[in-house]
Amino acid sequence: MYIVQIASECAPVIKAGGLGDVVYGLSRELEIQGNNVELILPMYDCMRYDHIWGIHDAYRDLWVPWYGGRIHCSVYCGWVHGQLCFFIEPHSEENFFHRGKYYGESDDYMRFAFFSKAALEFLLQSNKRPDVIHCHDWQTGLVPVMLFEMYKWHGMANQRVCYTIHNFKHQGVTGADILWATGLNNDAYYYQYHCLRDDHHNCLNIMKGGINYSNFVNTVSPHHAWEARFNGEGCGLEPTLNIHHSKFSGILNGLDYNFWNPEKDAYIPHPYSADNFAEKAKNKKALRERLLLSDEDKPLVCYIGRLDQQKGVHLVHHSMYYALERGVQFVLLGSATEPSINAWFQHEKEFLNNNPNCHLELGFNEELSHLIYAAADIIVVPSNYEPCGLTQIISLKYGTVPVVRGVGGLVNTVFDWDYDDSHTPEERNGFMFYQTDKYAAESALCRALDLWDNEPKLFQKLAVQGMNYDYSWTNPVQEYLKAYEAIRHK
Ligand SMILES: Nc1ncnc2c1ncn2[C@@H]1O[C@H](COP(=O)(O)OP(=O)(O)O[C@H]2O[C@H](CO)[C@@H](O)[C@H](O)[C@H]2O)[C@@H](O)[C@H]1O
Repeated sequence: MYIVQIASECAPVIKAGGLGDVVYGLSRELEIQGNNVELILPMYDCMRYDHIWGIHDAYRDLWVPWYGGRIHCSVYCGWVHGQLCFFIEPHSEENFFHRGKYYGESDDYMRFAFFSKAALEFLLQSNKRPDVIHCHDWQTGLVPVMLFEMYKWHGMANQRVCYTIHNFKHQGVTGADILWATGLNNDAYYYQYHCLRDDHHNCLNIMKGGINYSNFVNTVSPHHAWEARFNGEGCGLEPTLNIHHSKFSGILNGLDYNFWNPEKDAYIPHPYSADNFAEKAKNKKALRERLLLSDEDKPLVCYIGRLDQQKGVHLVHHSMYYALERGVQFVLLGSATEPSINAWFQHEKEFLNNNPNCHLELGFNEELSHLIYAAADIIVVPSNYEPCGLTQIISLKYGTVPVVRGVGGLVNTVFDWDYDDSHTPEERNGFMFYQTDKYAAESALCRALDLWDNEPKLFQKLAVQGMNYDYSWTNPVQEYLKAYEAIRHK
């Protein structure tokens, strides 16, 4: 099958979070299983050019209609760790992708509306006719809208769209400008509920358009698909999901075990596997040296992820102080886009600066994240909501025991050591709590640390059980292929 993914991220060249990991990992596995996969991405100034091989001109003069005129674009092509990618670079005053960051600009809706339009225009003009176009999140939600309202009439009638929602919180709620810019124009038409009109405000909702127009829609775990429809996690899109329930499902994310694998991870000094688990401790020593932490016989707890309300920052903060109170070490790697959260953690960083048991690294650092996954004994993932969650899946692979809140994909991947009676003791792999208060998080972390203190052999057994889980892309890709096949013949 010929599949084109249109996305705003692809790891490791463009990665702000888990979306990048998924776009790359899914594409690779689809190719390995015999499909032809191409990616279309924005050409950001700040992406990791060192991860692109053989970049060259692919399409020199792509003219993209925009408002009444056209914007001239160049399209480059290169390989990101074996995966063929096309990068679109617009040449206009707006400098859409020359902002030094991927997101968080006041004109984000316009930037990604333009990207969606340019991606379709590139497919049209270069005569690419994929069986399936796979789009992700609000940034590319206009692709199916434009495909079925405009491009279908210009020779793209046979293309079908799979739309994956990684985060319902950000939907792209905006005004009519995107219609005038993209040439959809007819605002009276698109302001109808079955098109783009938001269910709660007099606005357009790009994600809602993505759901309405796509042939297949999914979120990234079965439990979150249920939560989105029935438990308030659809962030206002519940009515739309209910109307379209027959084309909506949850497919659990996989992990690219070529990239995330302690046996051959280039970013960790001491490779290890379940069979030589003792080597993991050397990475802990290496991390302690790097971060100037004291090297004593005590557990190391970590948090890796965006510092955001979604991730339960107050519980991350509490876990850190609880760990320090118990005399264990805590390492945090995270970045915040919200200024108040950023200021809060900057303050904590300064306050804890000379503490030999704690290190806060504020910023995005792919290489360091690998070393922390390899070094830590425990990771905390106390999310308020979590469509899938990759940090617990990565941690399991690295023998780092997850302590998680029982929401979204965390419920589908972590099974409590003490209480999960739907799994045998040999199948359990972490600790779980449910409430959002600090005592709940503390009690689960306490159970994990008690096991480390009192039953070190059992703690190691639990960590190794986690390593033996298979959360690779092999199974999820079969589910995507089934979905692609089903829509392809419609
Ligand atoms: N400061 C930092 N430095 C280095 N690496 C960092 C980092 N902060 C985060 N990362 C990395 O980014 C990824 C984050 O994965 P998450 O599952 O937490 O994704 P996120 O919430 O962004 O995305 C959304 O999409 C994904 C993918 O579908 C869903 O799993 C998730 O639930 C949903 O919220 C991991 O690879 C992690 O190691």
